[in-house]
Parts: sequence; C-alpha cells; structure tokens
Amino acid sequence: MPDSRLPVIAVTVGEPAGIGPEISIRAAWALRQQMRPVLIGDAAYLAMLANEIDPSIRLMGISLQAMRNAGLPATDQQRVTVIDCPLNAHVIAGQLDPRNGRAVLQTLDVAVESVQQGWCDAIVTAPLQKSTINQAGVRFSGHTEYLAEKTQTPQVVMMLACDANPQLPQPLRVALATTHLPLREVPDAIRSDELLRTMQIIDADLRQKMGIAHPRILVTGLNPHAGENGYLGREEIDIIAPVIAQAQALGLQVSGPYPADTLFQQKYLAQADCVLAMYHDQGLTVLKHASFGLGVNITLGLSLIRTSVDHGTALDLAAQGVGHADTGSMQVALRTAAAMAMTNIKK
Ligand SMILES: NC(=O)c1ccc[n+]([C@@H]2O[C@H](COP(=O)([O-])OP(=O)(O)OC[C@H]3O[C@@H](n4cnc5c(N)ncnc54)[C@H](O)[C@@H]3O)[C@@H](O)[C@H]2O)c1
Ligand SMILES: N[C@H](C(=O)O)[C@H](O)COP(=O)(O)O
Repeated sequence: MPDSRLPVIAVTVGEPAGIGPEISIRAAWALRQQMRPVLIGDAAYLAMLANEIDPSIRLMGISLQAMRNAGLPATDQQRVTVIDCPLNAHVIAGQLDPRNGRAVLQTLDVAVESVQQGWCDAIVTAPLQKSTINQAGVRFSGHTEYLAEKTQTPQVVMMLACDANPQLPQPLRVALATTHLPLREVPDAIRSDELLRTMQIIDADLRQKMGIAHPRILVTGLNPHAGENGYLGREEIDIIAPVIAQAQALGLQVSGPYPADTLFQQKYLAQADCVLAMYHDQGLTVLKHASFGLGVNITLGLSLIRTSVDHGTALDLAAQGVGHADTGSMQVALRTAAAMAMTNIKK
C-alpha cells in the first residue's frame, strides 16, 4: 500500500510527567510502517525523550501554524512527525505540575482540529492526569466527556475492549452507562432517555465501526443481585428493565438486567458482543483484571474516531526513567484506530 494511503493517526502524548510521551514515541516508532502516527506534544521535550529511549528514533517537529498554512508535510517512514504544542514548565518525570495542564488540553484541541481539517483520520490519546487539568483551572472529568463537548455531541459512550489477549476465548467489550462521576451521583445519573440512547449508540457503533451484524448486549443491574426484586434497590424495576423492553421493541438484541457480580462468566459472555455496565468500576474492574495492558478505550457515538489506552499515567514508572512502561495497550489503541480509519477511507 502506498505511504499516502496509510491512515494518519493524531496521537496526543498526554501528561508530560507520566508515561504517555514515552509510550507514544515507542509505539509510534514501532508501528510507523503500518500507519502514519503524528505526535502532538512539546517537540523539544519529545526529541529529548526519544533520544533517551533510542537514539535511532527520528522525529520531525512542525509548528501548528505551519500545519494550518500548509497541512501535514510529506514524510517517509524514517521519521515521525510531531506537531509542536509547547509546555509551560520544565518536566520532571513523575512530578505533576499544573502549569502544564492547559498545554495538555491544547493537544486535544489540536487533535480535534487535525481530524476536522482532514489532516488526520483518527485520534489516539495517551493518558493524562485529570486532576492536573482541574488544578490548572479547567473543569475536566475525562477525554470522553471533553471530546463530546468539543465536537458538540450530546451523548457518547465509553467502551473498553480487549481482543488482543489470547487467553480470552472471545473479545471482551464493556461499555458504561455512566463515566467519570462520584459514586454517590451514579443512581441519579441513570435516566431512561439516556440509557436507551446509550444502548442505541452501542448497537449502531458495533455494527458500523466494528462490523458486528447483530450486536448482542447484556445489561447489568445497578444494585446487588440486580435489586433483589426491589428489596435491594428499585432502579432495575423503575428504569433499567423498562428501558431494555423499549430497546427490544426497537429491534435491539438487549437483555437484562443481570446481577453484575455473576454476569462475567464464560457461559454468558460467549453469548454476548458487549456488556453494558452501570458505572465505571462495575465494568472496568473486570475488563482490566482480564486484560490490563492489552485493552483499548473507544469512544462510541462520536463523529470522529478516538481510541486510548486502558491504563493511566503511571507516575511511579515514569519517575524511574524510560524503559519501564509497557506499550501493549498503546499499540492496540493505535492499531484499533488505524483499522477503524481504514474502514472509513475505503468507503
Ligand atoms: N486514557 C487516560 O487518559 C487515562 C486512563 C486511565 C487513567 N488515567 C489517569 O491516570 C492517572 C493515574 O491513574 P491510576 O494511578 O489509577 O492508574 P495507572 O494505570 O496510572 O496505574 C495503575 C498501576 O498500573 C501500572 N501501570 C499503568 N500503566 C502501565 C504500563 N503501561 N506498563 C506497566 N505498568 C503500568 C502503574 O505502574 C500502577 O502500578 C489518573 O489521573 C487517572 O485519571 C487516564
Ligand atoms: N475511564 C478510563 C479508564 O479507566 O481507563 C480513563 O479514566 C480514561 O477515560 P477518558 O478516555 O475519558 O479520559
């Protein structure tokens, strides 16, 4: 395939004090013959880090203004392009500095611009530190919510998936009805209209973006034992079961609500394409236990393609210097985004 047909993937390098910049450089370099990764971050810092990782890695920095003037420069596979988004403060690996929070956020804005302008086909985000962006004075709960707002998408769905773990008998996909919010706010955030829309987004994206002809979705309850007929909570009776019935009436293959603690058994998972869990740790704990470091986070319902890793900034590893972080999930995130982008390119 000619180089020009390779999918171009915008990669935001994430929290500079974490492992994001290192895994972005390593994964981009490793996969540069299968796609064209374009790193978005501080070019000088990334060049310094690349040299530390492996002096044979070649990066080529360009300014955002140059991109706006002339688009992405032609390149061969000997170099990875970096769109320069300068940081405000010197980086000490492992030590967060809120002075860099806004610069991290700018990388997301540039990534969105790069897709909206047609310079790139998809976005992959390395992990950032949500608290640092808040400390920088910007209310921020996660990429998922930020990208929805930035692209004026009323509702998106966070789904983490793993099909790269040979120990799993089939791909494991876990989508969430609620994302980053305090546990105390979860029950009130499970509302009928949004839950139905969540099911529809999962169904549509599994069909259109993942090629699953008739997606089967298993839905968890919220409460222990799915509410025990109302004796341990009423959300299943009042909201979740009626929404499942509505979705079924619309032709979706949705069932539940099932008790979350026993749903993740092979006999159920073998009959499913996705589990819809009610909140973050109910679903993601299972997925990360099964496949930490090999999973991918996909934002469903967005007009653009966005994937990410299944792990965070790992400040503890970054503080030890380069060479400790695993790039497995970053590679899966890049490959998944590239595959989704290729589907679009071929259309
Ligand atoms: N996509 C994202 O932007 C994303 C995803 C998850 C968490 N986060 C953020 O990351 C920050 C830290 O979160 P956390 O401490 O809960 O989780 P974490 O994933 O950063 O770390 C948890 C443990 O896993 C290890 N680990 C993580 N990534 C690894 C890798 N690539 N290779 C080897 N070991 C790895 C760490 O060393 C640590 O022991 C938080 O601010 C959180 O919001 C961001
Ligand atoms: N919920 C994600 C996880 O646990 O892996 C993570 O926090 C990243 O979420 P965003 O992609 O929304 O930043």
